[in-house]
Amino acid sequence: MSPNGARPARAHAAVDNLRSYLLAAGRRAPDRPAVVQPAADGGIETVTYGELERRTDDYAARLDALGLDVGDRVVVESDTDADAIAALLACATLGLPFIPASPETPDERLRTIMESAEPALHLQAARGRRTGLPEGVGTARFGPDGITVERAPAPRVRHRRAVTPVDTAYIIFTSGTTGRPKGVVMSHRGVIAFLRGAEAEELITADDRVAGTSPMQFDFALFDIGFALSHGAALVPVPRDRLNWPRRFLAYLRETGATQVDGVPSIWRPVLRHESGLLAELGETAGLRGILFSGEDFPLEELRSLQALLPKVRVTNAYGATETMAASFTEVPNPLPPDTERLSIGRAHAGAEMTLIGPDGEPVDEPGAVGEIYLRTPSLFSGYWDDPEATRRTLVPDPLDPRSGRLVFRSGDLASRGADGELFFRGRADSQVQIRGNRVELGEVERRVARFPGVTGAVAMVLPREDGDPRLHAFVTAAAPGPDQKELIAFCRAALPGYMVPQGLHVVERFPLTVNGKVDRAALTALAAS
Ligand SMILES: Nc1ncnc2c1ncn2[C@@H]1O[C@H](COS(=O)(=O)NC(=O)C[C@H](N)c2cccc(Br)c2)[C@@H](O)[C@H]1O
Repeated sequence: MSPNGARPARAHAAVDNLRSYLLAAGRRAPDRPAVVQPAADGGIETVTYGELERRTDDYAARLDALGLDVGDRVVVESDTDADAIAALLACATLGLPFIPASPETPDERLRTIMESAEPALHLQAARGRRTGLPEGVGTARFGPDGITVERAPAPRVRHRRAVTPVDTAYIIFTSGTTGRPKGVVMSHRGVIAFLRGAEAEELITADDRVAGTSPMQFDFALFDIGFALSHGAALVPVPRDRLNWPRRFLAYLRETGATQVDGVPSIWRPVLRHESGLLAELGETAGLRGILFSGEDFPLEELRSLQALLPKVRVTNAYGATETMAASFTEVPNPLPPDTERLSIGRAHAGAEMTLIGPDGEPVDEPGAVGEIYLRTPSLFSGYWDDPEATRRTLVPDPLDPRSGRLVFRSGDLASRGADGELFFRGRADSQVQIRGNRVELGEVERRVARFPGVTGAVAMVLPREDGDPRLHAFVTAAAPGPDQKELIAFCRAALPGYMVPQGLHVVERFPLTVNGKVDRAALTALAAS
């Protein structure tokens, strides 16, 4: 028994707790599939909602015996599968904020995160390979036959009894533009508020099978888990060794009966380049119904190719930041009108609202005018872990109602409004760059460069120089033999103002990606300097 003699009450089923919310749909139908995943024998296995709940309770009982207190952090390091989900839900049951990590997380980065978050326990899959964990942290492994503790966490006093909706469900450490990773602290109430908003969009039903392709340290993976389970649908986590080979990726989608595929735009690049025929076939003969993407703009040329191959598949543009999980779901017209310059990010999901605010702090309402997105939503994060300064800069008084005490999320994203009020993403506020005193919208440069014959992708960046003005660089991927640089520059000059014509041009085999699958602009900067 813990020193104060009382065990913490488990999360009360009647109030918002991530565990009870995500298992509720399955309660009514415990034999329905919750997770579809590779089986040990190389086939495919299905874990039902009933089995998932039993595994969750088994893990929760083992974790509870360690005497941790509500609020003590647990790093959960794994690829996404039924056991990993049970580990996350076990933490939620006991009010232990989980910090998701994936085997790809570099040692140094995990160490930085653990120094900041000071978790009580590092919990990894039975076959996880992480070693050399810091001394003061307990270590354990989860698997089909429960949790085995290698090093018990230090004993502590349990001050708390109940787990409340405002307690922390998870902390996601994002790389952030500066070096120090920021811990986005998300409450049970915040996540559930967002998932309720997503449900109101009626994107999927309980009969869907949602393929998730993001690593666990990306909240997109947590969204996929929450999105599928809150609908009583099945989650189909795509293992990395299937995702990285187009032919195996498509075969896995067919084999598992995936009806929906979620992921960042880059997951489709290799498929479009090498297996477009198989992809068309999947759209025709398998049950694929929807694609949802998030994380960054989907390059328009690639999106058009994807839509041409999958004319019957609905494409949803999901926009938003980890600090509010997301903000909007917008169906992309199929086909995309030929004169489309930017993708709409629509309106905020039910229960939230995006307002555009100008540099003067005043609302920007006229169509076409650019402003910064401020988001009013119940799914606000609690703040950045141990960083009240950064929190104050991001959770700000509502500019439309500053005396109300209500806080809104300052997104750092720019957008403009269309004729009937829908928003169009216009890039990051901090990446609005000046070239010779003129504001350059990098997306506009990228769209022009990507239209040059043979160019298959373009990324534009302004790079500082020691001795002189910053320069505009364009990085392109192209079908062999690659574009004639002088012709490409002339092609840009014919349509863009002089200051938006790239001054540096770099042809790359493929774009470097971050661990979350976004274009790694820092890596491109290094490449330009080399
Ligand atoms: N659809 C877009 N078009 C364009 N630019 C986008 C889009 N979605 C983001 N971004 C950019 O990425 C930033 C945010 O990055 S983030 O915090 O890592 N979060 C993410 O990427 C993913 C996001 N949490 C998420 C996770 C799960 C489900 C959904 Br639904 C959304 C935004 O501020 C935007 O700048």
